[in-house]
Amino acid sequence: MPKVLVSDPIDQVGIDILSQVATVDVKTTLSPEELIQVLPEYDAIMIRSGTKLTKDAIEAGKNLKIIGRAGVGVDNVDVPTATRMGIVVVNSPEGNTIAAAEHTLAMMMSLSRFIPAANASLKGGKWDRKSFTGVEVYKKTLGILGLGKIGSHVATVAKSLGMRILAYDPFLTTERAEKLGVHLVELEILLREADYITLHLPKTKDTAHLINAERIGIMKDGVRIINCARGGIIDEVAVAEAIKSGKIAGIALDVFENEPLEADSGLRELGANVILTPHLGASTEEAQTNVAVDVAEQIRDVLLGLPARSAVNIPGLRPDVWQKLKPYLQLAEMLGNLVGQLAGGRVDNLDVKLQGEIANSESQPIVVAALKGLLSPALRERVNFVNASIEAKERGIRVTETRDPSVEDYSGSIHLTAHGSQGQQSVTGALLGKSEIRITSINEFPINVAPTHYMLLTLHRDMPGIIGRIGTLLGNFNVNIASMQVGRRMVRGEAVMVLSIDDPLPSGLLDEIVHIQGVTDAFVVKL
Ligand SMILES: NC(=O)c1ccc[n+]([C@@H]2O[C@H](COP(=O)([O-])OP(=O)(O)OC[C@H]3O[C@@H](n4cnc5c(N)ncnc54)[C@H](O)[C@@H]3O)[C@@H](O)[C@H]2O)c1
Ligand SMILES: O=C(O)CC[C@@H](O)C(=O)O
Repeated sequence: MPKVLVSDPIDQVGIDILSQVATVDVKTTLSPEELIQVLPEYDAIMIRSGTKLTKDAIEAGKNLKIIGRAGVGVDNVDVPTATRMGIVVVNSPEGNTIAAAEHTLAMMMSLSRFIPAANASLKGGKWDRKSFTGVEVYKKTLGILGLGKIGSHVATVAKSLGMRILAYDPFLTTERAEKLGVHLVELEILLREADYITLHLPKTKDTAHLINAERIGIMKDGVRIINCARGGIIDEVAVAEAIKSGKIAGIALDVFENEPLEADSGLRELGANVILTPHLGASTEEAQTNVAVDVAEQIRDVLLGLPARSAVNIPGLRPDVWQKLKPYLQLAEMLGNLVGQLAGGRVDNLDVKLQGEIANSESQPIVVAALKGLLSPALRERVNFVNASIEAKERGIRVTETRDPSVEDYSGSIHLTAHGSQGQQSVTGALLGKSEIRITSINEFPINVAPTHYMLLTLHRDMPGIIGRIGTLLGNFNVNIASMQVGRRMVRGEAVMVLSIDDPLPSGLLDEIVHIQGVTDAFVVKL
């Protein structure tokens, strides 16, 4: 029998499912060192947010076939290491949507009526009614940052409470928002107009400290803020200051930059208008049953040799098809991610062109992989090989597919064009040998670059001095350049430069690069 380790508290129903096909050990108090010691024994591990599956832990799991995250976020799993080792990582993208939305609404009401503090006061022996005069949410404006699954449910319920709803989500179409009865607006408008602001977006490089001192400054005096998404989207120091100054009337946090929240965190010292819960968004009986069933069934299936339905890193294809298509799926996903980041906002159309030898292959998995990559800057681990097409459809992204077997530059290549709110961007990629991925054009400028973690791309005029100026700027900010390539169609015409850089770009530097004379645009891409 295969062996499964359950290292966080999981609903019994999940353990019962696993026990149909495996010996299940429930060990929920392992230290990181103990985890590394026991992992080689196991074929699968099932976790919640408590267990950290680092590179070292995953590499220790020599027999692991699958990692199951009973929940959505896989921030606690080193997914690239798992992928490299051929370990499937699965999650439950929707099992706790309602739970997290209802926790958000409970937080909004508790903030408005001081319920936690009034309860503590009464239990402490007082009968104090004066200190707890609240406010109504009726006819107030709720600003939702991130109108995905949870944000949409919050919007639907809040509308029925008589609230006016504004949302900011640069990846969503106006039609989708209108269907929900929500006004899609720019971030600044939402910050200026909202009485309540609630966050429902993933933590990414763009959303880290999205709520900072500067943006709090734009908000209404007396705004109330709720974060049941991810710690670190809010700058905790800045909100604590704004609570003390009275700029923010209340804040409710379920998630924190460091979890568990430090015992001496300043947040714990704040008054009745600050409500803190220990990451309870998903903690309902129903959600825990949903995610346990969802993930345990997938672990069972994979242990039985069947595909997983909600894999974050590997699609549910027959093993022989997967082996054949794997390098092209990785190529398509990387290109989707790249073109999505270049598009930099809402994408309305994605053209997928299969060229050369893959023009005759089964195209559907390649298109899905491209969509997964395209949506991953916005949806992160919520998008997988199973839901990518549905997510794209719900977001109003139209996909067109063409094939051209006559293209012979490489044995097989994929060309993607994204048309969106900020214009059109295109990328091409191919395989070198059997599996080495190369980016072979950007906006039709020919290049030949291996994708790396951090890249800086510029569109500029091909004239002396520009590349030097960019290099000097990067040097001044201690950003190390690993490689550089320039692509152009004619001498002294338009050109593209791709720099692989070892470090993320310090904030503000991209702006300086865009302002160099002759540079028309610049992008930082994280792959
Ligand atoms: N507290 C909890 O226990 C708990 C439980 C479940 C989910 N979550 C978290 O809640 C958040 C939302 O989950 P979901 O299921 O609704 O996800 P989702 O993927 O359905 O929606 C996220 C939305 O955020 C939008 N988005 C991405 N980047 C953005 C940006 N820079 N600005 C504005 N919008 C942006 C996306 O377009 C998407 O519509 C996630 O961070 C998730 O990890 C927390
Ligand atoms: O309770 C948990 O496991 C965390 C839930 C939530 O943050 C998730 O990402 O699904």
